[in-house]
Amino acid sequence: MDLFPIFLKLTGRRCLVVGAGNLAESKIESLRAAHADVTVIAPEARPRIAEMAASGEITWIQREFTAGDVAEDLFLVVTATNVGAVNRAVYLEAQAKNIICNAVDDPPFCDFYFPSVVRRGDLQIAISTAGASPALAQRLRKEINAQLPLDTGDWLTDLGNLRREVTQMEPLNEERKLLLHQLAQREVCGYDGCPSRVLARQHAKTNPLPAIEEQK
Ligand SMILES: C[C@@]1(CC(=O)O)C2=NC(=C\c3[nH]c(c(CCC(=O)O)c3CC(=O)O)Cc3[nH]c(c(CC(=O)O)c3CCC(=O)O)/C=C3\N/C(=C\2)[C@@H](CCC(=O)O)[C@]3(C)CC(=O)O)/[C@H]1CCC(=O)O
Ligand SMILES: NC(=O)c1ccc[n+]([C@@H]2O[C@H](COP(=O)([O-])OP(=O)(O)OC[C@H]3O[C@@H](n4cnc5c(N)ncnc54)[C@H](O)[C@@H]3O)[C@@H](O)[C@H]2O)c1
Repeated sequence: MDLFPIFLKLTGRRCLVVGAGNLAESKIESLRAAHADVTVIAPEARPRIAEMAASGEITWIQREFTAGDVAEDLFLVVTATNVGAVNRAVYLEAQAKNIICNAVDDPPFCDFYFPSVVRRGDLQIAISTAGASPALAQRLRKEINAQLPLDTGDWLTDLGNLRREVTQMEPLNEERKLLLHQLAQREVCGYDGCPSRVLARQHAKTNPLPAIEEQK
């Protein structure tokens, strides 16, 4: 199956989760990690979900799903009840409104699948087997997780800052591209004398941005 891989910006987007059990909890956590505006509809909720609702982090409408609950202004829907017929009804309503929907563990009723994810700060490695073997996706996540240093996220933050410095100081040319590839292979550390920073600054001196006048 040819799936399209994508990283979505969900900040402030309205997302609906139907059901508030085990599986819904992990979906809500991942939607909240991306700062989505989450509403949950379910008669009963796991303690963590009830807690998030009590603190105002999400909205919980405590009742069963009813036709018409998939509002037009939703961006994305996840349905994770323990009743297949309900999940399918939610999916069909979302489909009729052109809103993408995932009925957990029910591939024909999914417009997208959840990947297995290894995360270090802004670095995310998402793994998909297109439903062929979620267990394999999980195993690969564990293997990659065990190999990827825990401080990779901090290193990436430094590297991102350094890249911003370089791109602000130097014009876009082959030399700059080479330098950025070189920096991506080295550890960047916080202190000013860090070899990667020294390299970037030396490079900037020999490849200055043209004066503002010249850029016009
Ligand atoms: C990646 C992950 C993300 C997540 O769920 O957030 C995820 N499933 C995970 C675990 C997992 N799920 C299942 C097992 C038991 C072992 C096994 O069956 O292999 C395990 C492992 C375990 O938990 O032990 C059972 C299962 N899953 C699906 C079916 C239905 C079917 O196959 O027909 C059944 C049978 C249900 C039944 O028998 O009743 C379907 C889907 N599961 C997906 C995602 C989508 C495809 C992802 C892909 O293939 O890349 C897809 C298509 C739709 C979706 O739900 O999005 C998460 C790993 C998180 C992590 O640990 O990193
Ligand atoms: N948990 C697992 O490991 C697992 C594995 C494979 C498949 N599944 C399947 O995934 C589904 C969800 O699993 P779970 O463990 O999260 O279930 P769960 O029993 O923990 O939670 C079900 C949730 O659905 C809500 N619900 C029930 N009817 C509803 C309705 N009409 N409208 C709105 N909400 C409703 C319940 O209040 C509850 O919050 C089930 O179909 C289950 O068989 C679960």
